[in-house]
Order: sequence, then structure tokens, then C-alpha cells
Amino acid sequence: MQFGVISIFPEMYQALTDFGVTGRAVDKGLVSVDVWNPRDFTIDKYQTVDDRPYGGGPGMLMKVEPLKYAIEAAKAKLGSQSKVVYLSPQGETLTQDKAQQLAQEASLIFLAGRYEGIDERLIETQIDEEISIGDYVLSGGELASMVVMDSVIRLVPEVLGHDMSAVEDSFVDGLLDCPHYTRPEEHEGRKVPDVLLSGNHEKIRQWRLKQALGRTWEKRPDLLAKRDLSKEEDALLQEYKRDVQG
Ligand SMILES: CN(C)c1ccccc1CNc1ccc(C(N)=O)cn1
Repeated sequence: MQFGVISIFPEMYQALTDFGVTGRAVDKGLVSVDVWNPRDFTIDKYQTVDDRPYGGGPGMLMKVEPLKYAIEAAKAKLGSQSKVVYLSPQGETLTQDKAQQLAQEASLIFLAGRYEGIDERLIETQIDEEISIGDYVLSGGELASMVVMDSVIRLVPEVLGHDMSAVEDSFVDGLLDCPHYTRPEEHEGRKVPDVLLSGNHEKIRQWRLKQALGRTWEKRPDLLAKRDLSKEEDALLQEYKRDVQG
């Protein structure tokens, strides 16, 4: 899968390309990340990418032309059909389902805004989708674009490897994750639950599913409301509720 980014801070994307799961995906050639800097598409001596807002007001806006030419350069490499995504507080909030949708694309181009945002006409003429990573304001779209890219890259086949993708299901199927433990068996008097030491994989599967259901019920009832429960899941959740009632 190919990713293009338009940003005046290209070096920020080393956080994605140089580390961990996403870095290995790039190394393995499963994913590519190219960044185009709008400054390279200016024609004035000062490489101006921002200007004052019509109608007055504080701050600056990103000019249309440098962004337009940068997007065109990205499309020339990634394909003219590439979907162009703008990160902004006005966008549709990112969910795992949205990440799954984006992961079906062959290539995506992300536009990271800076200053107070971008000229509306660029949005009207060049942007296919607006996405927000949540209801808060950041200094630029770069971190938001990396959050989206990270969530999508994990869904590209082979990135997590077969065994890991099963782990991914714990959230992807709409539940919060179960508790996890590793050595030592006891820490400050707190033991690892016996079932996890039992080697009984069916019992372990049931325990993990029960914990995921219970935690979702306690912390995110809204997620539970959106999800149909199998007979087994319903029974496990009832058991969890009885346990916590003591
Ligand atoms: C400078 N700002 C406020 C701005 C204004 C308009 C567009 C982009 C930006 C860049 N900032 C962003 C981007 C995304 C998110 C998000 N929630 O996804 C939060 N902030």
C-alpha cells in the first residue's frame, strides 16, 4: 500500500517510517511513505506557503497553489485515482471501521494543515475526505495523519503476520481488550490469574472473552450496544455481572 503526505515538516514522518511495526512494514516493502513539501512548489523567492486571511482575524492560512501542485505531484507518483484525505477537527471521526475502509485503497494521500488551516477552495477542489482523530485541536495535521496511517498500516496483510492479526480481533470485533500478564507470576503480592497458568486453552479463551465483554460493559457500554452477542458471549457477560455483584 502506498501513502503520500503533503506537509511542510517532512521529517516528522520518521516517527512512522523509522520505528516499530510501521517501520518494519516500510523496510519489508509492504508499505511506502513519500512526503511532498508544499514549499518546493512555490515560485516566490521566500517560498511562501501561507498568507493572511481575507476578512481579517488572527493567524495565517495555507495558500491554495503550493498545496495544489504538491497534491498533483503526489498523484503523478501514486496515481490520479488516489484518495486525498484532509485531517481537520471538521472531519468524520476516525474509527476502526473507517481504518478498515481506508486499508482497502491502493494508495492514499494525506494533507497535513498548519497555521490556522487551509483555503476552503482547496478543500472544495482537491479533498475527497475529511477525517478527525478526535474532538481536540492540534498545532498541525501531521500527528493526526500519522495516527490514521498507523491504524491503516496495521491492517495491511502481512504487516502484523498471521498470528498477531488474531490478537487484533479483540478490538476489531468491537470489544475492549482483556487484561494481559507476563512474568513474574507474582508482583507486589498480586498473582497472575490461575486460568492463564492452567494450559487449558479453551478455558483461557473463555476467560479472555468474558473479561473483554465485562470491561466493555463497564467502560464503554456504547460499544456493547452496537454489537450483537452470541449465546456464549451473553452467558459469559451475565457471569461477569454476577461476579462483580459478589
Ligand atoms: C491548526 N488547526 C487547528 C487546524 C485547522 C484546520 C485544519 C487542520 C488544522 C491542524 N490541526 C488539527 C488537525 C486535525 C485535528 C484532529 N482533531 O484530527 C486537530 N487539529
